[in-house]
Amino acid sequence: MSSPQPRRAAVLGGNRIPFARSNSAYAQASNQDMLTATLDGLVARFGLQGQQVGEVVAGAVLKHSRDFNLTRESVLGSRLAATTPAYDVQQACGTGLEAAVLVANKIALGQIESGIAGGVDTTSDAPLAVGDDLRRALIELNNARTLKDRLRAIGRIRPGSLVPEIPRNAEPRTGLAMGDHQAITAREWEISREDQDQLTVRSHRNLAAAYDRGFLDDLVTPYLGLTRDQNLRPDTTVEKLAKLKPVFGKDDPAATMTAGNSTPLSDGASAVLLSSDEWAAEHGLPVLAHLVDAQTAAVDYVHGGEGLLMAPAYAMPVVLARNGLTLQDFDFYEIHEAFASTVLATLKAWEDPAFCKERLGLDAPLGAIDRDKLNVNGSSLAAGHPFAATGGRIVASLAKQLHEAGSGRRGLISICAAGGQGVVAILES
Ligand SMILES: CC(=O)SCCNC(=O)CCNC(=O)[C@H](O)C(C)(C)COP(=O)(O)OP(=O)(O)OC[C@H]1O[C@@H](n2cnc3c(N)ncnc32)[C@H](O)[C@@H]1OP(=O)(O)O
Repeated sequence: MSSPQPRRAAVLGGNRIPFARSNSAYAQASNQDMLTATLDGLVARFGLQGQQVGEVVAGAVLKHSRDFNLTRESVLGSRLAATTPAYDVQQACGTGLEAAVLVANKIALGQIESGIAGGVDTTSDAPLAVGDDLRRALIELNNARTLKDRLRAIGRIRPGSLVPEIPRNAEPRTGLAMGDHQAITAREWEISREDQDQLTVRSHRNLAAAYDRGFLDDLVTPYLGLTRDQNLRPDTTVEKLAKLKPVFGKDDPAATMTAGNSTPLSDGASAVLLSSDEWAAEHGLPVLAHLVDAQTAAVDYVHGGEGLLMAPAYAMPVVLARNGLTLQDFDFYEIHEAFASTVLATLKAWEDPAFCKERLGLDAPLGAIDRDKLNVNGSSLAAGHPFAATGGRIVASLAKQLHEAGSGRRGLISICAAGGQGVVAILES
C-alpha cells in the first residue's frame, strides 16, 4: 500500500463461525462449507442478500485440488449475487489480513466500492496427496483406451505407492515443525515458561470476558452446534498449565512450549466487510474503523539465522516510519498468538537496543508497549487458529474495539506466518 492514498478503506464489520478443535465439531465440514456459511452470516448481518459487492477475496492454507476456485465457489453457494467476482489468495497465517489489505487497496484506488475479505482452514479435512508413482499410474489408467493399456497402468501400482502423503505442519526447507522453530526462538530470547503460561491465561480470560459481555454477539454466528470457540477454557490457570509437558523443542531439558501455550490445530472461517465511506453511507452502515496502512516482511530463517516467526518485527518499523508513528502511539495491539513465546519474543525484540540497531537498522529501540492494551479480547491461544481465518477474526474484532472506544483511536495488528513472513497493519476509528 503506497502513501499517500486517494482514500481510506472503511471496515464495517465482520463475521466468523466459532473456531473448532481439529477433528471435532467441524470434522464433517469442508473449507467450502465453512466459508459459505461465514459469508452467509455476513450477508444476513449487513442485509446483502442478492447484492453484488466489488470483490470477495479469501483463501485457505490447506486446500484440496478440487478447491482450486474455493472463494468463487463459496460465493456461488452463498446468498451474495452470483455476479460477485471472487478469487483466492494465500500467505499462510497472514492470508486473512493480506486479503483485507488487497480489498482495502482496491477500494483506496477507487477500483471497487466494497469488498469482502476472508479466510478458512480445516485441519480435519486436510488434503491427502498420493505419491508420484501412484499419480502417474492413475493418470495413465484414466487415459487408457484398451484393456491392455489399463492392465499395464494397474500393473505399475506397487503396494508401497498406496501410502498417502499426509500434510505435515512443518517447514518444507528445514523439516522442522513450526513449534520446533519457535522453540529455538523462545530459547534465544530467554522467554520463560511462566511468562508464556501467564500470557495464555490472559488470552483465555479476555476471550471469555468478551463473550460474557456480548462483544462477540455481532462478530460470531453459531455453526454446527458451537456457539463459542471450542478451545476456550475460562478456568485455565498458571498452575494447571504448569503441569503440562513440553511438546516442542523437546531435545532441550529446559523446553517451555506445551499444548497450553501453543495454538491448537483448529477449523474455522472468518470474513470482513470493507467499503468506501460513500458506499457505507449509501447503505446506512456505520464505519467502525479505517484500514490505514499495512506492510509485509520476510526473514531468512533457513540460512540467515533469524527466527521463523520474527518477520513482523521487521515489518513494524517500516509501517510506523511511513505513518510518522511510534510503537507507543496505539490504543490497542493485536499480536497473533501463534505461540505465547512468539508474542513475547517479538515484544522483547522491539525493546532490545542491539536487535533494533543491528537487525532493524534503527538508532533507538522501538520500545515497550502497555501490556494492558494487548489482545484485550483474547487471541489465538484461546480462540484457536484456523490458519487463514485468523486475520479476519482480528481485523473485525479490532475494528469493533476501536469503534467502541470512540473516534480517533488507533490499533496495530501483527501476524506472523509460515515461510518466515509477517504482515502488520494499522486501523484507526
Ligand atoms: C504462524 C503461526 O501461526 S505458526 C502456528 C501454527 N500452528 C501450529 O503449529 C499448531 C501447533 N499445535 C499443535 O500442533 C497441537 O495442538 C499440539 C501438538 C500443541 C497439541 O496437540 P494435542 O496433544 O492434541 O493437544 P491436546 O489438546 O490433547 O492437549 C494436550 C493436553 O494439554 C491439556 N491442555 C491444553 N490446553 C490447556 C489449557 N489451556 N489448560 C489446561 N490444560 C490444557 C489438554 O487438556 C490435554 O491434557 P490431557 O492429555 O490430560 O487430555
